[in-house]
Amino acid sequence: MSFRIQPAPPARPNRCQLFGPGSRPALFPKMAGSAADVINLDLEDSVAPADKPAARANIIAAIGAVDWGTKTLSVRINGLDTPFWYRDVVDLLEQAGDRLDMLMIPKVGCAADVYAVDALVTAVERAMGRARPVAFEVIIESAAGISHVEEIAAASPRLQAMSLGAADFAASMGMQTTGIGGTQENYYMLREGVRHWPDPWHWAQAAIVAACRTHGILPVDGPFGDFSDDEGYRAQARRSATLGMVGKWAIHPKQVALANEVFTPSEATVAEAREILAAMEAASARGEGATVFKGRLVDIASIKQAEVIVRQAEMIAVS
Ligand SMILES: CC(=O)SCCNC(=O)CCNC(=O)[C@H](O)C(C)(C)COP(=O)(O)OP(=O)(O)OC[C@H]1O[C@@H](n2cnc3c(N)ncnc32)[C@H](O)[C@@H]1OP(=O)(O)O
Ligand SMILES: O=CC(=O)O
Ligand SMILES: [Mg+2]
Repeated sequence: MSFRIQPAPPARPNRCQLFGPGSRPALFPKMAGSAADVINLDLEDSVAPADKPAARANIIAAIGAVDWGTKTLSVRINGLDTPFWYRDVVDLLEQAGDRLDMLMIPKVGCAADVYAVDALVTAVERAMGRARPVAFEVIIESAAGISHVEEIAAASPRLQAMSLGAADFAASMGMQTTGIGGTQENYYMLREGVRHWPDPWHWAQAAIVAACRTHGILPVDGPFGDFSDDEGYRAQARRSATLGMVGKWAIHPKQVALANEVFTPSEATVAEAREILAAMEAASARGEGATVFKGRLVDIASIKQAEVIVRQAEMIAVS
């Protein structure tokens, strides 16, 4: 228990973050025309080292030239362990204009990584007289990142979102898989000869959600590599949503509709949440803190649970 009020996360939809390599500018207008809430133009791992300068130039040109509508526009810079990241930051902030909403910092391992980028961004913004501070999002995708997840979530007032990057995370943890997210064949429990496949990403997701909720940041599930497997994507996304994540990446346009479907509360879910609020209002008028709704207990905590769903639906409806 704490006397501190849990801060609210940014009130913007983040159901789907659609990625595209900065080296494929022909994709940018298609990304802008998609139904994703967030666009991530990539300078990092989908761009070959030799293509980094050209990708940077493509992205800088497209930020002003493409009509991104009301989408949140983010650029994934290179990691702090590369020679590319400072040039990404300086060129983007000096040349890209105010339409750029966010920088995504990959492979964050500790709060000081975020501090370092913040210091550079702050200096360039001051020099340029940028009116609107650029926001940050980070990827937790290493053993160090998950070990320091809470201090990372508290690292900067610019921080709005945090994603789990299953591919690099698996590599950093030494996990015996080449799959990006989803069920892992060898991660099973055996009971009376029958296999059951638990979720190997669950613990990291839960740690991210807790860190994010403590500090008012949006927790997001990262990539699902097998874009031919819609049901696998849905299953992973539903688990993430149930754990408290607000959205998931799309690494192919066909995943956008799946993410939007899962992370938009259904009409039935919203209707039931409103019924619970009404039942609790009636209970409160009777001077009761707890009552029975459809044969089960609801109490004052149920109001908060129902409000999560109603707020989410209302925020999506006005976006
Ligand atoms: C582990 C990580 O770090 S994940 C994040 C970094 N990775 C990325 O950013 C990868 C993003 N995705 C991609 O680069 C591509 O989608 C790939 C390489 C997976 C597949 O590309 P393609 O072979 O061109 O896909 P495909 O032929 O199925 O494309 C179908 C249509 O969608 C378009 N398309 C493909 N990818 C994207 C995208 N990311 N955004 C928007 N449109 C896209 C294609 O141009 C094509 O359009 P068309 O029908 O008008 O011709
Ligand atoms: O960057 C994302 C990942 O899964 O790695
Ligand atoms: Mg990665």
